[in-house]
Amino acid sequence: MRSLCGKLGALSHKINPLGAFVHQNHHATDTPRDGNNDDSQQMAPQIPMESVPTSSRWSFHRSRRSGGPWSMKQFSSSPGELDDISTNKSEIRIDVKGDESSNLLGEMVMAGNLTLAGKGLPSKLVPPVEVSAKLTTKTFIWALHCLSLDDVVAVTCSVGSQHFTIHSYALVKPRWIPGASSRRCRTDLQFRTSNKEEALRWATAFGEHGCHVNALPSPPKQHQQQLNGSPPVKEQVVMVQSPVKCCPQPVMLVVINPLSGQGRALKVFHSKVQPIFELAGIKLTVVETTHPHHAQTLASTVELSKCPDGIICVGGDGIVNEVINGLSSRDDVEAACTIPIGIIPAGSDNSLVWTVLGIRDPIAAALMIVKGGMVAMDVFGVEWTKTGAMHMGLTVAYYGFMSDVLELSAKYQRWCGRLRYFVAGVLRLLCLSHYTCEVHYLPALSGLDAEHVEVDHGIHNPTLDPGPLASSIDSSPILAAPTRLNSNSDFAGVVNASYEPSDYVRGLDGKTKRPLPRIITPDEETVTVSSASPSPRARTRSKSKAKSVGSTAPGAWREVTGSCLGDTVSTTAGTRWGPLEGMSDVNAGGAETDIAKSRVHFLVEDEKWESRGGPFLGVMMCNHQCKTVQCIQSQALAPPAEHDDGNVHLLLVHNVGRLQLLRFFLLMQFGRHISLPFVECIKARAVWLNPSIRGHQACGIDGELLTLDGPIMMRVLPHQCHLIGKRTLHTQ
Ligand SMILES: Nc1ncnc2c1ncn2[C@@H]1O[C@H](COP(=O)(O)OP(=O)(O)OP(=O)(O)O)[C@@H](O)[C@H]1O
Repeated sequence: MRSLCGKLGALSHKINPLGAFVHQNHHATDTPRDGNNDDSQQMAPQIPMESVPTSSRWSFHRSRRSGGPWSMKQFSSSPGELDDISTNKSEIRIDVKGDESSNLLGEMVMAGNLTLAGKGLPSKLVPPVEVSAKLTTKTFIWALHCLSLDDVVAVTCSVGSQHFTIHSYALVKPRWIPGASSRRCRTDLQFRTSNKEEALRWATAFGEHGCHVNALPSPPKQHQQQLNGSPPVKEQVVMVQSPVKCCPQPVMLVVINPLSGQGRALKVFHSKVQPIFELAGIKLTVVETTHPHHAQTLASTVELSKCPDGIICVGGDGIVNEVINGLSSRDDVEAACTIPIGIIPAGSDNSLVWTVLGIRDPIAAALMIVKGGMVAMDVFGVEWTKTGAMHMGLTVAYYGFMSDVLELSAKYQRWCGRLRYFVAGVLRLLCLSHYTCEVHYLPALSGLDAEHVEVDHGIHNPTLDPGPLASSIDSSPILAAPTRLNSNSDFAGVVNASYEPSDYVRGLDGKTKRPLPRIITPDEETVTVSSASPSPRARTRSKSKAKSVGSTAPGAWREVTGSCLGDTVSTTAGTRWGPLEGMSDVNAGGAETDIAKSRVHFLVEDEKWESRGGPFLGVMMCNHQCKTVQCIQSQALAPPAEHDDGNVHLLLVHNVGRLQLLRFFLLMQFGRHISLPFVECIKARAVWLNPSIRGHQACGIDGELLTLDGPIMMRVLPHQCHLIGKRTLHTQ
């Protein structure tokens, strides 16, 4: 039995020991190493399926010496997963942990006897032996092994054959490398059934529980003839109607940035990812980008019917950003936003998929895409208020030290490769400068306010129900840019009349002026096939439509004069960092004339814009926690941020010296930097940033460097995008 336990531990499949102990057919499942043929040594404990606990933490005991009956004992109620299998001299103990609501095994689907055949067998089980097997809604249990259905990509069976093969990618811990982390390896297990109908029944049962079924025609003639000893003849392709019910093949577009991750994206895709997609029967159109913004152009012009089930981005955060921007710039943006985005992390940094889905391994990401599921994700828009230009992002927008480093790193791309960010960071740190800008933000609604908005407008909280519902921010009073507060000449180049955010930023439908729905339910019939070129939608709408005035209903725009200024902008007097220089003068009426002249439209609601004045070292607007793949797990730029709450987290790093900045980066590794006295982390609905005209004129969005020309307005957009996959713990 010790050898059995040893084998279980070594295989490190997601073994559920319950699987080993719920045999209803008591077949000998292994040959004991010590040659002891005593039944009690060979057979698993005979505990009926119904009596197996599905909650809490249990241990299974029996005396090693006497080989007496097995007993179950609950010894802890701490939640968790299946943990360890341990033995000692006198007893065998297997710990099973599960929270109160978990159902470890799932419901029984099918059971029977199978004979292991073919490759992938543990050497001890050759020659083939008959084992009892069970399929539940969550696992496939055979002999002493348990395979999670989440790890099974597909099942292959041949019509008219007694065999079927399970293709899985379970986590395996390298046996001989202590401390090595588990990785996913492909295992193909072939089973023989007692007759061909049963083989089809097994395959169908797998197919009905999320595994793709590859139903092949009857065994290839070549193979049969080889078995018979006759010379092989040219293989004939025989098309047969599959008797196994299969889901329709998903159709997806794959966009690969061949330069991502120092050129490893192509290799990653072809060697690790493509075989999984092929096993899962996904129809792929693969495009390699040839130049920057190729992915954006592709996403803005592709016929949606060519990728109704998703666009898979192979690369870093940059390629995902391009695809989102491409989709958002289409004329049929509503249909385009329903196309889910899959991500295969193969770039130098994949913060988005790591933070939101907990995945950094390309194989795990491919499995997640194959298995499906969706995570709704906020998209933010950054609008250049002077020109109306718009750029979307999913991760972070930043100004200051980080954008300066990004800009400088381009110079070292050729010489330093992946180290260029580090080199540029060190150089910038040595000649540290500060960045002067105004920052205004609209604080997030407090819980009560948010509830009030939801009740008023009948809109659900997306974090509670990420279905096709609108979020609180859609229904919240529509945002207006703050007026120019500072008459300081640094900011004199700002054009007041362009302060209005576009309809798109405000979450309005361009025609009806009503809030857009946040999530659009996919509806294949409404998908329009388009070959249109990128449309300047967001850029043009802002100017032409923003002047619509009149309604006093909540969320409507109303023209106001400068006299309202005091009501709409609150100062930061009394806060840690104090108000902007000159703000008190402005509020006293210094800039009122300008504002009245500029005829700025903004909302008279209870919108309380708050302000912070520079100089700063950095201003970062994070859409999610922004974890970095290369760093330790606790590292996150904005630890309290959520990816789907309709808010961003504004991180302000005030002007301090080099040592303090180093301290900031050091503490960031442990997620403790936001407690530093020179750091502010604010949950906001919108952020307006106006750089000094003599200051740094660049900002970064998801790793892409963009030139600033006047103020920018950032806010979460009314529609979310959908990432393919389900959230997991950070274990891969
Ligand atoms: N074929 C190409 N040639 C040059 N640049 C490209 C190409 N395809 C995409 N790009 C650009 O490369 C940028 C970075 O891509 P991505 O984020 O996928 O990779 P990465 O390895 O994480 O990148 P980096 O480390 O350079 O930020 C994208 O913003 C895109 O504009």
